[in-house]
Amino acid sequence: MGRVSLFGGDVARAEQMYHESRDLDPRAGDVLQLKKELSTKPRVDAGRPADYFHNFSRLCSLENKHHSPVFNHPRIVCRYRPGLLPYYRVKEEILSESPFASVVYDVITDEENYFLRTHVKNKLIRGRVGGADAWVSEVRTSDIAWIWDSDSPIAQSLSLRVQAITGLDVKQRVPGGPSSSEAFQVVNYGLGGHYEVHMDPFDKPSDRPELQGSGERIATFLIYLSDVQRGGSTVFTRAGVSVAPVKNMALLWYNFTPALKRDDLTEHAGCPVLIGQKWIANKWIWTYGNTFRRRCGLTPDATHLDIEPDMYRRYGVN
Ligand SMILES: O=C(O)CCC(=O)C(=O)O
Ligand SMILES: [Fe+2]
Repeated sequence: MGRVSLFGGDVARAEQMYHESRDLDPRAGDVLQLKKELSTKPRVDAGRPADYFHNFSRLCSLENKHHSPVFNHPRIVCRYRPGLLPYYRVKEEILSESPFASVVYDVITDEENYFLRTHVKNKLIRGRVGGADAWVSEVRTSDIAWIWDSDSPIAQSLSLRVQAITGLDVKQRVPGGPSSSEAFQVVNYGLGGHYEVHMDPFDKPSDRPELQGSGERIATFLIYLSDVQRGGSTVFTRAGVSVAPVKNMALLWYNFTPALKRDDLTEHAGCPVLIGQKWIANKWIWTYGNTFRRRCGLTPDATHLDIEPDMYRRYGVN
C-alpha cells in the first residue's frame, strides 16, 4: 500500500506507511523496496500542478456513480437531445454546462458492442501518448486498436449514429483526404490500467496522414463497452466531474469552445481499474467539415448550450 501511495504521488502517506511497516518487519522485501523508492523518487513530479494528484485521486475515489458540481442553471439537466434528424432524439443527461459534458445511455446494442471488442481481438497493441513521436508511457497503460468505417458496415453505421446524435460531420475520406472523424479507437484496460490527466487535442502535429489538414479534435464521443466493478471512472480534474462507466453509454464533450479556443476545463483522466476490466471505444470528431455545423457564438465566451439553438435550427429542429 505504501508503494501504491508513492506511485499515486502521496509521499507523506507513503512515508507514514513505511514507518508503520518497518516497525512490524524491517527486513520484509516490500519494506526494503519502499525504502529504496522513497529515497530515489523525486518528491514533486516536475511540471504537474500541486493539486494534480489531489483532484485526480479524489474524483477517482468517489462512489461508482456520476458526480458533477451543483448544476445551478435554469436549463434542464435531462432532456431529449436535439440531433441531426428531427425524428431521432436520444435521452441525454447533462453533467456539466461549461465545459459541456453529457451522457447518453444505450447508444449501441450488445451485438454492436460484441463486434467492436471481438473485431480488435488480435490487433490490440500497447497505447502510446504524444504526437508524431508518440511513445509508450506509464501515463497510459492500456491496449488499443482502430476500426475504420471501411473495415465494416457496422462501424459505418455506428459512425452515422454518432453523426445523428452530435449533429457533426464524421465522414472519413481515406486514403488521401482530410477526415471529419477518426476511426473508432477501441481500448482495453486491465487491472490497474489507467490514463493520467491529459487533453485530447494534440500538442504537436500528428504523423498520421489521414489527420493532415483535418484541423483538431473538437469533440470526443467516448462509448463504454463494459461496466467496471470498481474504479475506471472518467474524471474531469478541473471541472470536478466524475463519470462512472455504464456499458453501452456514451460520454460526449467538446474540447474547444464555440470560438475554437482550446477548453482547458476539459482536462480529464481515466481512473485506475480496481476490480474487473474496462473497455471503451473513442470517436474523435475533427474541425474539418464542421465549420458550419458548429458555428461561433455571438460572444467570444459563448458556451455550447448558447450556440445549440443556432446549430440545430438549420435542420428544422427546435
Ligand atoms: O478511459 C477513460 O475513461 C478516458 C480515456 C481517454 O481519455 C482517452 O482515451 O483519451
Ligand atoms: Fe482523453
